[in-house]
Amino acid sequence: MHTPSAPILTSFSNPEELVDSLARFILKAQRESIEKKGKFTIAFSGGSLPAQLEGLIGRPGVKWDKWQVFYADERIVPLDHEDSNHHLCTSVLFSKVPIPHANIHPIDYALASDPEELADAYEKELIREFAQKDSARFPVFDLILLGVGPDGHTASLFPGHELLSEEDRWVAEIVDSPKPPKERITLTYPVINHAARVAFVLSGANKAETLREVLDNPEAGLPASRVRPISPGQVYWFVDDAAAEKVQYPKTPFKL
Ligand SMILES: O=C(O)[C@H](O)[C@@H](O)[C@H](O)[C@H](O)COP(=O)(O)O
Repeated sequence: MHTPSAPILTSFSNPEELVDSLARFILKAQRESIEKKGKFTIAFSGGSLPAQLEGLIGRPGVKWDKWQVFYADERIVPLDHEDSNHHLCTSVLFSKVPIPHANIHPIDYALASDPEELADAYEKELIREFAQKDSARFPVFDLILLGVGPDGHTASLFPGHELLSEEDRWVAEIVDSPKPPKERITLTYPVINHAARVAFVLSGANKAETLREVLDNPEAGLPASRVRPISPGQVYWFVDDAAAEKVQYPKTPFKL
């Protein structure tokens, strides 16, 4: 019952196909979630991911007023700073679609001088959204969208970092991130691994070795390999052929 399902890997030969398939996948997740609960809870990462979501812009059927958007990780910088994931998502996506401002949940930068307090405040924001009415210990996001760094990190969970063994907190601060900026917050594994769906999006030949290590050698325990949502949660990989070049892990054709 709680055994994680095997990741589903799909590789795309052209970038437009990846972007379009990802948008269709997100739309299907949105439909199923709204049917069940009347809303769609989603978490976004930064890096190259937000630009891959352009297939959502102008797409019929996206019910933006039902989305509740959080960040899988965020850099502790002002919300209009060029390093801010919120700023990035706003410029490439939210400013181009009719999502109500109140449905987007950025960090409270006023708490920046105390990263732990800022992380706790973000956790409270999640508690308010998920309301824990079923007394579940962790929130169940409908979808968490993640990228992977060359070192195998995902969200702000970095190789060898003590946060990899966090078991209680929903959101944690990191003040020594090897990828700048140093101060960030991140969703923890218990939250990521309780999601209904997690989708990694990866492109480019410079990620080929990382993908091989993450999927073909999960025993090595790179942070992205540890993303294994408990059943019935499912992890999906949307990658391009360049990123998939070295992986032996079986590929599945895209289907909804
Ligand atoms: O804010 C961040 O730094 C990210 O959320 C981070 O986890 C990112 O997703 C990876 O570093 C991959 O970044 P790229 O997609 O740019 O390679």
